[in-house]
Amino acid sequence: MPNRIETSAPVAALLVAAGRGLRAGAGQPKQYRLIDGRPVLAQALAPFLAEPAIGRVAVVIGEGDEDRYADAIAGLDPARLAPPTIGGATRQDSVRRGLQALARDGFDGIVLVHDAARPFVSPALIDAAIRTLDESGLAAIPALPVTDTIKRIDERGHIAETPPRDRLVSVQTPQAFRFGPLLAAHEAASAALLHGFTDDAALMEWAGHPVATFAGDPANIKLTHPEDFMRTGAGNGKLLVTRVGTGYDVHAFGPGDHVWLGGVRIGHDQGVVAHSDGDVALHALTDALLGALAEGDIGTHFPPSDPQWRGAASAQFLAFAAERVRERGGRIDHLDLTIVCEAPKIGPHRDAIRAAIAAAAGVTAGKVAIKATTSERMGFTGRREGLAALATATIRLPEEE
Ligand SMILES: Nc1ccn([C@@H]2O[C@H](COP(=O)(O)OP(=O)(O)OP(=O)(O)O)[C@@H](O)[C@H]2O)c(=O)n1
Ligand SMILES: C[C@](O)(CO)[C@H](O)COP(=O)(O)O
Repeated sequence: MPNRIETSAPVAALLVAAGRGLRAGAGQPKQYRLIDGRPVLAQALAPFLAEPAIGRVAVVIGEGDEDRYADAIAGLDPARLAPPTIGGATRQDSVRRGLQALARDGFDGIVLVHDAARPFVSPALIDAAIRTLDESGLAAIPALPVTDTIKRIDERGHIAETPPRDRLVSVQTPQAFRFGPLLAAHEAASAALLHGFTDDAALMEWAGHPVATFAGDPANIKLTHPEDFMRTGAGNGKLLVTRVGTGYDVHAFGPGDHVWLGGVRIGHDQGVVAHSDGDVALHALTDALLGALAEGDIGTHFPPSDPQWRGAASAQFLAFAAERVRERGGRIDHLDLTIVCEAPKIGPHRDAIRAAIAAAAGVTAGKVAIKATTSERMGFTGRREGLAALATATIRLPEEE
C-alpha cells in the first residue's frame, strides 16, 4: 500500500464521458453499458472518488445523457462529485469545456484527465500519475512500450516508413497536468481552430511544454470496439451469468489399430465403432457446451444420418460449440473431462489431449482438466467392450431477458 500522497497543490480529476461510442455499437454510449452489473462510468469514477488526495471529481457528459448519468452514479459517494458539464463534438472540445467549468469554480492545481471508457484504471496508476506530475513538472502521462511493429502508411495504404520501435510507446489516461498551462493550451488550440488532438498531452506538446511519462498498465484498456467488451466478459453490456452443462458419450470397441481421444490419435489393439472418428472425449465435451447453451446435443447439429460426418474429425464439433458460446457473447471458464476405460492408458497422452482440446475450444490449457479412470473391471468398460467419457463445461453467458 503506497503512502498517502502529499502534493504541492490541490488535485482534481476530470472524466470525459460525452462520447457516443459509435465504434463499440450496441445502441447506447459505451460508458453507460454494464460490466459485471455496474456501469462502465461508475467503475471508472470509483477509484478517483476513493483517492484522498483528489479533492474534486468532475464529469463531462453528453447533451441529453442527464438521466443516464444520474442512474450511473447512483450509489457512488456524491460528496466530491461536481455537477456534470455538457461536452462538445470531439473529445478535445469536451475536455476544454470541463476545464473551463473547473476554472469557473476557481480551481487551480493539478488536474488528472481520464477517459470514462477506461473502467479498469487502478488506484496505483492514479497514484503514479499524481506523484510523477508533482515531481516532474507540467505534464505526466502513462505509457506502454509497443509490442507490434508500427508503420506509417501513405494514402494508398502502402508502407511509407517503419519508425524504430525502441522509442515508440502507446499512451493511456489518466494524464496529469498543471491546470493553468493545460487550460491555456486548450484555449489557444481552439482559438487557432485546431480540433484534431487525440489526447491532452499532444496539446501540451503543441504548446511547447515537456511531457514526462510513467509506466502505464496493460489492464487499463480503453473500451473502443465490440471485441473490447467481449474480452471483459461484458456480452452486449448485460450481466454474465454462469451456466454449467454436462456431456456423456460411449463407443464400442471394434476392429482397428487406434482410437481418437481428445483429438489425439492413440495406438491401440482395437478401434471404435462410430460414424465419425468416434472420439468420446470430444463428443462429451461438445455435448457439455451445448448443454450449457441449451442448444440441443451433438446429434442435433451433426446428425449421424448425414454422410458428410462419416469419419469426421470431432475437433470441429467441439470448435463449433465453443464458437456458439462466443457468438452469444459468452466465454468458456472451464472444461472438465473424465475418460473411462481399462485401456489404452491415458497418462502418457494427457498433455497432448489437454493441448488439443484447448486448441479446438479456443481456450488456454489452464482451462482444461483431463482425468482418467478404469471401472475396476466392472461393466462394459471393465470388460473392455468399449470406452466412455463424461464432461462438464462451465461457461458465462449474457443474462436472458
Ligand atoms: N465528443 C466526445 C468524444 C469522446 N469523449 C470521451 O472521450 C473518451 C475517449 O473517446 P472514445 O473512445 O473515442 O469514445 P467515443 O467518442 O464515445 O467513441 P466513438 O469514437 O467510437 O464514437 C470517452 O470516455 C468518451 O466518452 C467525450 O467526452 N466527448
Ligand atoms: C486519450 C487516449 O485515450 C490516449 O490513448 C486516446 O487518444 C483517445 O482516443 P479516442 O479516439 O478519442 O478514443
